[in-house]
Amino acid sequence: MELRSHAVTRGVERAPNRSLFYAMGYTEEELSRPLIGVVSAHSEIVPGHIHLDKIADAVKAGVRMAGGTPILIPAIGVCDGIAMGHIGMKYSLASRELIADSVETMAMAHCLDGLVLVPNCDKIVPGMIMAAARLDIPAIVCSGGPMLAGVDNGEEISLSKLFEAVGARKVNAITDADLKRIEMDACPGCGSCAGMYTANSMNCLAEALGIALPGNGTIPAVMAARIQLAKHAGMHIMDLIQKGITARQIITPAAIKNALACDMALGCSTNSVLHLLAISREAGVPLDLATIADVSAKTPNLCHLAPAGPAHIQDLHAAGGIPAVLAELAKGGFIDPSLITATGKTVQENLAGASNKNPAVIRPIENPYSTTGGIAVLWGNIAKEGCVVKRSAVADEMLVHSGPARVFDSEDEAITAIYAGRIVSGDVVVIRYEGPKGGPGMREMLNPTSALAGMGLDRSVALITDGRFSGASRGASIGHVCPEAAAGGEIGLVVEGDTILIDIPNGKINALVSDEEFTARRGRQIMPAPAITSGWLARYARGCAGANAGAVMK
Ligand SMILES: CC(C)(O)[C@@H](O)C(=O)O
Ligand SMILES: [Mg+2]
Repeated sequence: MELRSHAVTRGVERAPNRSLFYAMGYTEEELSRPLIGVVSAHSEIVPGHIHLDKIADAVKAGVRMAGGTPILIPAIGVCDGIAMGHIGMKYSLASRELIADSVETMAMAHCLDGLVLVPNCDKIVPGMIMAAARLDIPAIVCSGGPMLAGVDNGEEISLSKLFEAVGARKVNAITDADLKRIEMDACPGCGSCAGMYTANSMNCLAEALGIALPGNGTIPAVMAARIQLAKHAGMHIMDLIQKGITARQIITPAAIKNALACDMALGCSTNSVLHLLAISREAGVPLDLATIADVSAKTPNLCHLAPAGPAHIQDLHAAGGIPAVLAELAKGGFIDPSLITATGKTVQENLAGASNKNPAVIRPIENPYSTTGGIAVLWGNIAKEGCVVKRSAVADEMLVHSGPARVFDSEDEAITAIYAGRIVSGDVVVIRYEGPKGGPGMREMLNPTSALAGMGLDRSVALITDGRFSGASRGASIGHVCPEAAAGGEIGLVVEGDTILIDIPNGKINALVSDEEFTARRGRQIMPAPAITSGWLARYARGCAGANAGAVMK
């Protein structure tokens, strides 16, 4: 069988190349087998990655069992929780591009035959899948798995509860001792933070896309089943190479639609919109916000996991995991079960035996939380190219809301005002110049949304931004406003006191401002200088295609 790696291992001319493998202890037998890159984001700065060395070792064991030669390759990864609330978060989304580019570089430079990608947290999962789609070689994602929920006073909690506790402390609703107790309880060990936040959203959607094996999204990081999953991933990559099944034969337009339907059913992080747009772009699959809105309008929402409800990923796993969710969607005709996946089998074949074991965690398709999906897309005169909201985490009374704009040119200004008690019931907080170009880096506004929730304002205050939100954000938090203020978007022309009208069920968001008034304001507008003007992030900002395109580098 002709292999990519023969370009570095076969022929007289490649004696030097082979010699460098021998220098590392590889044998001739190992060089005669398919070379499999095991791309591990193991590090000691991300709780979701602290154990990935064990996962990667298990993947390598599986590759060897199936007759391949595994080769460990490193990838970087940002911990969004540690980066949150300061300049660090400006680097998070942009790091996704670095990850995709570095995986591409390593796979192409060494002519690897296939990849098993070992991510876990927010930007590393999409970055690695983007690389697989771009390279179009056999690839499987095997994530590190979700963290268990913590237990605080008998209640299952996770990171969103702690971020909201900060807001509660600021208004003296809890004591320093309460906050310290929650701080020590919220994150009990390794894995991606335990709610349906961005990491778990993307790990579940990797499974729905078919690029990861069943169980990838929900088997807890600490379970032996995660090690077994990793070994099977190492074995299955050899099968995909044998059958010539490459990433784009899995990441097809129909598979993207399956992932979108699962996204809407699960109530995933709004970051999934950015990442599915970016993955689609790399796979050559056309996708836009209008298509996402169409899928949302007709796909029921079946899960309310933290922060939208009390259940965590371990509860989703116990209820049957993504196979159970996909089986419910298949019953209603909301997914295409005929598609090939990383198991080498179809979705339908993978779903054999899948069942919904807990209708309180996964609503049956006949009794959804809503007939529309967890993420809604809105358009209007301050978001002419769209914006998104995690509708499944918005209180009913906030689905339609109007109120006075409270305008801030950065997250930092807004959080200062919120903590100082200057935001009151009915207000619409508008945070701009936090987009991909303007921030730069499109920060997640978890601190402002958690402060509002912790202060009990999430049922009466809305927040709009050209930045984005964490998967742990809840409330009427409307993000990804396009065009962003720094690109001339009307969100940059909103002034204090403008009336903002939000209508999530009808997909509308407008300021009661005439076109003429906007034009007059544009003539007077003074845009703030971007906070970072040199280095990687400045380059990313200059080359970013904007949130509407998935915030990818052009
Ligand atoms: C810190 C979190 C929870 O990872 C957040 O960044 C997210 O996007 O979900
Ligand atoms: Mg995040």
